[in-house]
Amino acid sequence: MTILLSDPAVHAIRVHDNGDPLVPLSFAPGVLVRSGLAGRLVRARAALPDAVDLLVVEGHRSVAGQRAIIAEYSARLRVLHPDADEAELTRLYSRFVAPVAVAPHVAGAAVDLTLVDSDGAELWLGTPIDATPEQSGGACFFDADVDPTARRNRTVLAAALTGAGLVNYPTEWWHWSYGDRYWALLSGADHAVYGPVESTVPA
Ligand SMILES: C[C@@H](N)C(=O)N[C@H](C)C(=O)O
Repeated sequence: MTILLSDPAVHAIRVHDNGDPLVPLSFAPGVLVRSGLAGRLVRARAALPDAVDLLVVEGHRSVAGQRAIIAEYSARLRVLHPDADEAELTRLYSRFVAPVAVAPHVAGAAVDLTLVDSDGAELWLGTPIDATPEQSGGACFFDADVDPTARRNRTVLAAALTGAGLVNYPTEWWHWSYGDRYWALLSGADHAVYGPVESTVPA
């Protein structure tokens, strides 16, 4: 069963922030992540097959950025589910965007990424990055029934990233994290090592 980021079990995980700084990701201009995640992504990249690389499209996100995505997606969900109460809306939006308090991107602990070939062309993974459950008919879920090419590429992506210690958010094949509360819950770590952090680099 998929554990959503809105699940109380995620919020219950303690955070002992180890103070790793936000650093620029060497192979992704403009992307900041915690240094411990950056090192793991370098390892994951080295584990990929020849002529395949990672394309990281987002790392650290501000609280304001997280709130903006929640507001925009919640507005769309309210139209689709006019009878949903706030708890149900939070459950629904957390299939696509994390509640601020537990948001892995706000902790600098998550990346949204895909695979590219040696020319930099994106490989097919079944949906565009950031396709919502509604837009993709559920194909955004990592375990969705996608075509063989997308399945093969998802398997390649997962092997490299899990091998480097990251965990996937099962509703989004492109979202991977290390050190945040969701990572701690799935990996069995005693606590998260990354909590919310503000970037000192101007946006
Ligand atoms: C909005 C999407 N790109 C995303 O980042 N989702 C995850 C679950 C998040 O908000 O942490």
